[in-house]
Amino acid sequence: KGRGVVAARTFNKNEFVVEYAGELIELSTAREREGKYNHSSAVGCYMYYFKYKNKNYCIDATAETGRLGRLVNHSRLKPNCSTKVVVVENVPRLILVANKTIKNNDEILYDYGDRSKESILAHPWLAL
Ligand SMILES: C[S@@+](CC[C@H](N)C(=O)[O-])C[C@H]1O[C@@H](n2cnc3c(N)ncnc32)[C@H](O)[C@@H]1O
Repeated sequence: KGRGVVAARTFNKNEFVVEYAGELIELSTAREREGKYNHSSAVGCYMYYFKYKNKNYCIDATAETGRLGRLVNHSRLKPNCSTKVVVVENVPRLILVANKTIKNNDEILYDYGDRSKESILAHPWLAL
């Protein structure tokens, strides 16, 4: 999995955990960048796609910024966080919220939500 993020304290259900911080871009820009990034399993993917007010957006967190949200790994079967869109000064932002009690030292995990056959073939861990 490479790097990951571990809780340094307990989080209660529904508590804010971390922001998936990065650059907010439109879908067309995201598609262009995806082509350029050529994701290898060594580099990994830091693009998160979501919909807000019927429009598709992407947060591109590829840049090594030191923000922790971009380092949170995926779990489809046992996630302890869910994604939530919050709006700050009219700009949609993505946060991770605890979907159960998270104990100190638990790894923070959320479901990347990618169910496409092609993605799962290329990255079998998306099914786990
Ligand atoms: C958003 S980054 C997460 C941080 C990443 N582990 C790192 O070291 O920078 C997403 C990448 O982490 C890896 N990853 C995330 N969840 C994983 C999992 N459950 N099993 C294996 N690799 C995983 C994949 O390489 C994926 O493209």
